[in-house]
Amino acid sequence: MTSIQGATIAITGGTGSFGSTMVRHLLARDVAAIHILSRDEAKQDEMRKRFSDSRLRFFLGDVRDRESVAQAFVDTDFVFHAAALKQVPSCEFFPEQAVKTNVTGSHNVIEAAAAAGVRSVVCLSTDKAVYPVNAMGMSKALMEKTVQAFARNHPHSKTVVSVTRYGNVMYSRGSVIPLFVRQSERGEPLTITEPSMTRFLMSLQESVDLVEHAFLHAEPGDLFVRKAPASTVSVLAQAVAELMGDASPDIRVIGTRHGEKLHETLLSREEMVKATDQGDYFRVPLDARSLEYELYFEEGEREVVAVQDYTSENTTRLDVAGTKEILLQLPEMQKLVGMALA
Ligand SMILES: O=c1ccn([C@@H]2O[C@H](COP(=O)(O)OP(=O)(O)O[C@H]3O[C@H](CO)[C@@H](O)[C@H](O)[C@H]3O)[C@@H](O)[C@H]2O)c(=O)[nH]1
Repeated sequence: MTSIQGATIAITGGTGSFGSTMVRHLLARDVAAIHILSRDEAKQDEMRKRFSDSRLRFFLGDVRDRESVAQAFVDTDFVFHAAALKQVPSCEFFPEQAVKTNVTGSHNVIEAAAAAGVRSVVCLSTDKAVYPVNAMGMSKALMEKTVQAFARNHPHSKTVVSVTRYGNVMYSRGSVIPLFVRQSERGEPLTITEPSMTRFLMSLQESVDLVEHAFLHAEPGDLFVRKAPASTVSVLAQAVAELMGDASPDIRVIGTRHGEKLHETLLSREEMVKATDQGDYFRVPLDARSLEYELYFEEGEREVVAVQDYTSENTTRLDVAGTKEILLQLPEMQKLVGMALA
């Protein structure tokens, strides 16, 4: 087990919502220093003022630029790699940009961390990387492969690199929950893509807990997933509307967007076969088989047929009451509901 106390941690993409939540969490745990690597000086300045803590150090740079990554990793014990292009539509239009940031950038992060003697690197991935249908998911799938290849090719490295995968973070910037809230506040119809579409629901704090769990327990090339409930978008819309004081909202069905799946998968059944259950988490160890292909065909993997993918369709499904309950755990929702009651 690894300890975070007294450690120096670098966070790539550290000014985002994951970064801010992680920074708050780490500062409360007596870390020695936090290095924030990001591209946007204005966001860094805003964050510097907001936290006003001398343990925070800011590094301007880009994961595409290996030298800037190396600078941020000097004297660093751990790295949380959150920098990414993560919007599905923009990656659809500019897939080569997704490759540069999510694939080459991740490779730079891993190589720079290994060169700097970092002890552990956790790379953040997404459910959209499983059976990917869009460029964002495909580039994240390649990031995962980059992690696994590093672990396989460098069995004696001091640097443990692992992956966490999670689904939709509730209330994240640009996502559907704040959209439903805004529509409800303006008295507009709630726009639903496809009523039966399901998504995993996870809070930002839970994503931080998952990353911490990974870095405390990871062996090289491990993949960690947090178990999460899911709801359909129509249940989600109804739950948000009810919390906003509207029991029968107007709904407009707008149809599925480009690159969207009906259901998301957190673990494929091949991964489920190898997964160990760690309570709130699944851990999938690296497939350390060498490239002796005949072994695959002779041994086979018979259990695979009996096991199912872990999806937003077959996980714990929340109804409206259950969805309201988890929404009410979000500080943003608590504030809104408090205002609605006042
Ligand atoms: O007006 C809208 C917009 C979206 N949706 C639906 O709401 C769900 C969630 O949509 P959204 O919040 O936009 O999230 P996703 O498109 O699922 O992708 C998010 O979740 C991913 C993790 O799975 C992140 O990697 C992405 O950055 C993030 O945009 C989906 O089923 C959408 O079809 C609607 O019903 N109405």
